[in-house]
Amino acid sequence: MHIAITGNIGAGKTTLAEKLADHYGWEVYYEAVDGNPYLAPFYSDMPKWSFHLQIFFLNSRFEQVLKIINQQEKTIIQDRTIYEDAYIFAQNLYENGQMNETDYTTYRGLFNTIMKAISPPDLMIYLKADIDKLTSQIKKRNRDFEQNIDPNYLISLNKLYEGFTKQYQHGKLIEIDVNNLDFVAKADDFKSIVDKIDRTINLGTQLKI
Ligand SMILES: Nc1ncnc2c1ncn2[C@@H]1O[C@H](COP(=O)(O)OP(=O)(O)OP(=O)(O)O)[C@@H](O)[C@H]1O
Repeated sequence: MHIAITGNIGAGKTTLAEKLADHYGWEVYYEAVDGNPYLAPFYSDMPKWSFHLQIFFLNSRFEQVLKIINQQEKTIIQDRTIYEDAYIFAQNLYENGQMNETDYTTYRGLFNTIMKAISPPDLMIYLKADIDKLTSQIKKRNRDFEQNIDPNYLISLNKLYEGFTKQYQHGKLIEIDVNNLDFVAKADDFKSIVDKIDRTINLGTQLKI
């Protein structure tokens, strides 16, 4: 089975993916951050590196989905989806003039071809968070290249996330408002998420206790 966590930068996807993997005995597929040669340069100069970074992420996410398709016996939880690369990040760069028309058209052509070869996740878990929450979590994890993220970048991404999740029709989607949740420190908050997932995919019998 393919589960995916979706949400803006700093929403808490990686942490939740790890907690859910531990709880259910799932395997996590992480985003390509360490060893990504374009991410730090991208944050310093988006117009220059946007196309390179999008191609890098698209390839890495495509590779993950192919692996997931070929390992049907396992349940894999993926930290961010290929849809977000195209419909949120690349689209935002194009709309804000940080990716030119030619590069965007090439990128979307490749994305559309990839779409023909893959299937959507069985369940998508959307972590919805306000800008204050995102900013405080980005500060807390203290990655050098993320410290100067413009709040307007997060605002534009959040708007696209709202539109994308409202229109999403490829499969099941759970929305979790994480603004007032602390699923790390509060067991009840984590349990409320697990209960939602169990109800949605009816996994009760597969729980690792
Ligand atoms: N397609 C993309 N275009 C631009 N930046 C991207 C893209 N995909 C991922 N990123 C960036 O790569 C980094 C990934 O970091 P990480 O895997 O920790 O996830 P995150 O988005 O910060 O989420 P979380 O805190 O919810 O785990 C972030 O700075 C993220 O915005």
